[in-house]
Amino acid sequence: MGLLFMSKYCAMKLQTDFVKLLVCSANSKSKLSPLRRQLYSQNVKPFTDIPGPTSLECYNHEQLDKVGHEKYLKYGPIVREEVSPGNHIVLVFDTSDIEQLSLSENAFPSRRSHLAVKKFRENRPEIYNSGGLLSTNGEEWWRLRRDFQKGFSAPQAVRAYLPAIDEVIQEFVSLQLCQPHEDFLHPLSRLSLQLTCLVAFDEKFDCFSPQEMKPDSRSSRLMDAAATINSLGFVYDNVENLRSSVWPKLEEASLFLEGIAVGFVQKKAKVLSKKVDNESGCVPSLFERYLTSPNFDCKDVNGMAVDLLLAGIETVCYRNKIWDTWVLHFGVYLQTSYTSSFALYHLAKNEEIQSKLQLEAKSLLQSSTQPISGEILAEASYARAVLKEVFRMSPISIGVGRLLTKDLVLSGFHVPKGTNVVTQNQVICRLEKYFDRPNDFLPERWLKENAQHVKSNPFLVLPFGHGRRSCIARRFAEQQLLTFLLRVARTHQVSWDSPEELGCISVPINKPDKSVKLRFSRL
Ligand code: HEM
Repeated sequence: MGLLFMSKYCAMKLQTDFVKLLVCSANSKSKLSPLRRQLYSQNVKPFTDIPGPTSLECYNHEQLDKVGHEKYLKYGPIVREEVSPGNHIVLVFDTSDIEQLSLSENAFPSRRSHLAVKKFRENRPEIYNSGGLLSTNGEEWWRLRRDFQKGFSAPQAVRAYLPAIDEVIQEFVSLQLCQPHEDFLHPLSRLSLQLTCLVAFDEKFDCFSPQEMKPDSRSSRLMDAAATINSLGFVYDNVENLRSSVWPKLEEASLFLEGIAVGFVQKKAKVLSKKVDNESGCVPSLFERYLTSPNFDCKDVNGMAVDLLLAGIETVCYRNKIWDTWVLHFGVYLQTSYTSSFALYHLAKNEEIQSKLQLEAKSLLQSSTQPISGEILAEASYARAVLKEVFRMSPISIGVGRLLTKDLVLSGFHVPKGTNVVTQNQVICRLEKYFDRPNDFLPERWLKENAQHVKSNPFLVLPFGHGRRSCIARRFAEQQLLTFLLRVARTHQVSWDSPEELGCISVPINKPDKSVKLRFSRL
């Protein structure tokens, strides 16, 4: 999570630097750099003048969208605040600022996150080369990202997994939707784990077998370990005085998860060492590709294996009350299960829209068992619009966090290099300024041929972040979510089985704020 803080000392120094900058600008106008020229000519206001709470206010940390909206109304489109003593952060609500932030990125966009993961790996140089994708910035991050993303992001590579993903989802729909579930997030989380293991490791983790459903099974313990690392890692990163007390539990959970991930890697390496050139003719798994890549060694692959297990697993039912510091995240532990939950909820609450999706599913899939192909997904324009509207109304992350790699002028204020800036997309996606009827679920607004379509600013809905550092698994996640929506809509009607609305809590990513009470009936 990009918790990118700035110290008081830094803020003071920057103010002094800013004054120096203006003085210098005034003295030698002809030699001004573009930024200085801009500061000088546009009368840019100093960093410390950015409005915001003067001291740490008592906020509801679990409602980042609501408190963000309140700050927007109170202070305007840019807010500077002290999130914990000495730590400052800048929130931006204006699309031109978000655009500028995106355009200003250099080759290595940076975030401050996953300090605990980094420390754990640094202590184990025999297993890892570095902190991995999540916690590393700079050239080392790009060395990993450049080659890892080939398997993850190339459209053909992603498409190759569609038959296997579709098969698992089809089985899930036919076996799980007819059973009563107290909270539908639980089976969705197991589905997420199953799909991650399948794609990444070729492992058929039968997450729904009676054996695996037991609390002490491998999959249950794996999910618990990921929950601990996600939640306590967040505390470790942000609440300094709790670091030593949470470390032992963090270390224990990290060792467990590492044992499984590294076990997968070793098993795969063993099989590969005996295998003659793709003799099975099957699509190689991601880890088959990584292990045979000349650009990685085994320790790089170990790191990626752990990262994927962490990112692919849901933090089931974990609600932590220990945040006593207001913190911001950029969101990495984002799982398709939250988005699936929100999507089903919105469909259940909007029957007309659900019927349209069912019609599309029926017209694309002649029978409920017809395999979903790439062509079918490409034609599923209504399902895509539904998904985009889900991301507008119920994104998993409040926005995108970046450590500025150069000075910027945002909303007329100087924001210096090194500042932690977090965009507030979730908040602005609900503003009338940007969308008609912002609180209504209207997929039609995304359909070009529809009368309700209005071209919107491309920096408003950014569920996977932006630029080089955006979600490495975006295509995988979208493919999985579309397949899931079509499969459910082809055979089932979903309804919401609670008098209450489903909202979100930020822990630190946005998850459903209550049990996901869904009921399914066969069409
Ligand atoms: C609905 C599903 C998902 C959403 C909305 C989502 C969203 C995001 C966002 C917003 C970021 C930060 C981007 C930025 O800073 O610009 C991110 C990063 C990341 N995501 Fe996802 N994600 C999803 C699913 C997944 C899955 C299933 C995996 C892995 C199996 C994954 C792995 C990662 C990784 C490893 C990063 C860090 C990339 C880097 O720093 O280079 N994500 N994701």
